[in-house]
Amino acid sequence: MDQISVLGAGAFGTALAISLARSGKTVTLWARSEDAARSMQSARENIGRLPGKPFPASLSATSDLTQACKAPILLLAVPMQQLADFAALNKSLIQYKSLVACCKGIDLKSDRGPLAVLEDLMPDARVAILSGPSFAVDIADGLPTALTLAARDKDVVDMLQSELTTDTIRLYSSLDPVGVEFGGALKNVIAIACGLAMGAGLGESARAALMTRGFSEMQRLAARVGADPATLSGLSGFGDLVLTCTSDKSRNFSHGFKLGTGATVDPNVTVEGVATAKAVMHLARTLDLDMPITTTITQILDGHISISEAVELLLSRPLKRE
Ligand SMILES: NC(=O)C1=CN([C@@H]2O[C@H](COP(=O)(O)OP(=O)(O)OC[C@H]3O[C@@H](n4cnc5c(N)ncnc54)[C@H](OP(=O)(O)O)[C@@H]3O)[C@@H](O)[C@H]2O)C=CC1
Ligand SMILES: O=C(CO)COP(=O)(O)O
Repeated sequence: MDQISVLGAGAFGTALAISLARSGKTVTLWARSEDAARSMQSARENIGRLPGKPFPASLSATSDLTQACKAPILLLAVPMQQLADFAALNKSLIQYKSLVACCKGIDLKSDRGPLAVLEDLMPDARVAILSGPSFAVDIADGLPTALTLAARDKDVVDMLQSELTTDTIRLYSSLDPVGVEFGGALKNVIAIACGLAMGAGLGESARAALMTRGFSEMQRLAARVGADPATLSGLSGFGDLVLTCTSDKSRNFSHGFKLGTGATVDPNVTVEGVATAKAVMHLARTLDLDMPITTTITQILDGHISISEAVELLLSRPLKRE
């Protein structure tokens, strides 16, 4: 299968399309905006979302979804909170294809991860999730990256692993999509927490504490929704947590950092952790789970408490075993 389409022409979708095309696939990148698709076709780059990363010859951009959906493998790279509506609206075009969700987050309306959202809508579709530590610019630059590709079905994951591995993206397979989708979603909330801490000058020791205790929250929640906690120690979990919590290339980290310094944030930037933190709070309440870091971050994001009040709250919790 040499044809792949990427639906959603943001930074990540564009980077994946470039890497796949560079590795010999014929790739179609679909943008919802006709102007954006036309501009990409003529400039041979995505000036709006991933500037300076040239398109290989076998990559074409279009705003014609019917044409894009002719490929047997479709990568869905729209932001998490758009995924359910996008898939529902275009179900007839995508339901018999191999679908790979490439977004990271929990849907606010259903409290479900990307793979579960697709499965709920299309129970018979072949669905998988791609997640792990990878900045779009690194992928587009051809720097080496390792990601996890997960599906419930072994044949589906084996086929997609071989089709989507590129010269520079090494894919590990997993049969625990719930662990993979929750690992990718939850790390963004902890990255906002780390950004807040660094922006507010709380120091690197505080960041390490947030990463470690945040990881513990991630594992607890993932286990309760049916994931194997060991999956969270992999690329889509620990791996992505390390990347996102320690790099100012991360939009989630930078969002927290800006709030920590008191700067204003750009509402047009995709910061998946903000909505995901709210969805995690619904889940934590439903499952009666203690998630102190996520709770505190949600209260800060909602403007209910200040960062110094958050520090006081976290430090004054009853002492416990690690
Ligand atoms: N950037 C990165 O380094 C990485 C991102 N990801 C994940 O990939 C997902 C997408 O992020 P990213 O590409 O960075 O986001 P961007 O902010 O770069 O782009 C979002 C894209 O989604 C499009 N879009 C938004 N809503 C819809 C919709 N309803 N239908 C169709 N297209 C839509 C936007 O179109 P328009 O331009 O018309 O607004 C835009 O092209 C996120 O879940 C993110 O966590 C994962 C790994 C790395
Ligand atoms: O998921 C990512 C890296 O793996 C990208 O992180 P941001 O969305 O925070 O930029």
